[in-house]
Amino acid sequence: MRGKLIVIEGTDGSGKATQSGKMAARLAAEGFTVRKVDYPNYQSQSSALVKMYLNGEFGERPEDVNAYAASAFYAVDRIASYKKEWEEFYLNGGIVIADRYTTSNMIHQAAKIKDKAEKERYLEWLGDFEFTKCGLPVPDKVFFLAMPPAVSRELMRGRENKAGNVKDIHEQDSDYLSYCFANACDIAATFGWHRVDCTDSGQIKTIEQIHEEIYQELHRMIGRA
Ligand SMILES: Cc1cn([C@H]2C[C@H](O)[C@@H](COP(=O)(O)OP(=O)(O)O)O2)c(=O)[nH]c1=O
Repeated sequence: MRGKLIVIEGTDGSGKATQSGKMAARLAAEGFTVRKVDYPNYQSQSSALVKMYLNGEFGERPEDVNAYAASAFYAVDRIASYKKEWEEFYLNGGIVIADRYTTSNMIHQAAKIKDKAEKERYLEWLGDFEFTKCGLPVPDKVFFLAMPPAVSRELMRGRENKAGNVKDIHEQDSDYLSYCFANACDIAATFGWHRVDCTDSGQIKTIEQIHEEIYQELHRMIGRA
């Protein structure tokens, strides 16, 4: 019996790593068979092209590599990780909590395409490529951590990113973060993601508040262990 794939998604600096780690630990403590994965999978050689892209080796701006090509880099990394690390676990009923997934291409790569019809074509291509053709599982639930760019810029200031402390080409581009956020809000509504507002009247919510909101919604779906 197939398990469940839960994705914690959001723009850079929205708290995905904290929330996905906390959720996986809580579900494990409750007796669920759970595993956390995160993308890009920097520990694996399969992320080589993603690293080259984020280091600016193909161009210093995100748009220097088009949405289709960059998406393929990330998709290849995901396929390698799925096959090696969690396919069997998931097909045998395990719950997988993913910090980013195909949904990150939907946010960060689709943001490069301004024309609405072209963006729709890209999104259709992406779903067909990653899920239908490459066989990656479709998420059962996507939580979108809606952290306004002004707040995430503050949270990211001085913080190390997952790949080391040098800012990658996405993080260096402040306008790109804003496009990604606006795009993510539209996509979350269109694709039925569960939006979790991380601020309330301009004030950032606590890690516990955000965690509890995700936890309650998740329990409605997976029940009790
Ligand atoms: C997983 C994934 C990430 N991305 C982007 C989002 C991020 O801007 C960038 C690096 O991801 P990540 O390492 O999670 O960001 P951080 O630097 O905050 O630790 O890659 C995609 O465009 N597509 C994808 O499929």
